[in-house]
Amino acid sequence: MIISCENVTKTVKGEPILKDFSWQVESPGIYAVLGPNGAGKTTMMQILAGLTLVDSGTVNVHGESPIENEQVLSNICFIQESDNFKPTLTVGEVVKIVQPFYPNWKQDLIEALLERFQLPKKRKLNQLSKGMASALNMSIGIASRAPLTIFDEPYIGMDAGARKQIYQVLLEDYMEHPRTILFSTHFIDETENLFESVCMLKSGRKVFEEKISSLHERVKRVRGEEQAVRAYAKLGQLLHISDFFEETTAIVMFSEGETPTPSPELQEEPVSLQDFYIHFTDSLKEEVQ
Ligand SMILES: Nc1ncnc2c1ncn2[C@@H]1O[C@H](COP(=O)(O)OP(=O)(O)OP(=O)(O)O)[C@@H](O)[C@H]1O
Repeated sequence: MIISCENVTKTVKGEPILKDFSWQVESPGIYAVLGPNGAGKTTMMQILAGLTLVDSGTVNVHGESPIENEQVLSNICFIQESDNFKPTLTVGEVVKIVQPFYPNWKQDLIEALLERFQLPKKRKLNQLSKGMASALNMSIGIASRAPLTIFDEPYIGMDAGARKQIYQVLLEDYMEHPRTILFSTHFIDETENLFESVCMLKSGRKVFEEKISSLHERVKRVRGEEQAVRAYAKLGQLLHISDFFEETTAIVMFSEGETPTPSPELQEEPVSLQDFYIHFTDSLKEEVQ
């Protein structure tokens, strides 16, 4: 088991941050960690990286607790947007400092990424733009080739072109060297193609987890005449319905293996992860407190 969280609770200053959170990751893959602001994503990933303790429940990474466990921690790379190093260090110095921590570190790759993202080794961190600092952090995360790599919204300040490039590099490197990557993001649309699975949190609870392929099988968007759309929606869980002139569109979720084929008068359209995320979390508004 790569990650095993069982009934984890975490309270900070009297506020419950994680509530009975359980999540098992058995196989390598790129996992989206999604949830509204304050859902507990960062806290959960910090716990996995051994940076913070839980109040109750168990957390194992590669079979052991990550807390003060050098063996486990050498297999984890945690990349956050925050400033991790003294601002007067140079890019080259930072690279030298981090590399001994990661047994699978790939020096050729970091050299190529520094060049690709125009990060001169002699440049000090306090002379990098926000986007350049993020590109450096992400490059370190990719070059670490850590068996568990965690990216917590790592692209702050990167422009759309640079983000696209870094996603591409991440995916290419992952395809050649599969490992477990957790990627927390609010840019769901542009990252959807990276993900094999998704874990969603809301108000400190895990509210959904699924492989993307099976999500596409059991969540359908149909468009057509209102009665036909509503009849189809009755067969599953209606996540969203809207009218536009004479047409009605609905997003409906079915149980695994029970997705009915829409009748011929209905048009079926793909549902993006972002659309699903928005309407699913919305549908939980009253349920999850
Ligand atoms: N050190 C702290 N002191 C007090 N409250 C905290 C602390 N760290 C986190 N929290 C609270 O815990 C909750 C979860 O925060 P967390 O950063 O884990 O959420 P998140 O899902 O990563 O959010 P975002 O998408 O905005 O980054 C929030 O309500 C936050 O205010």
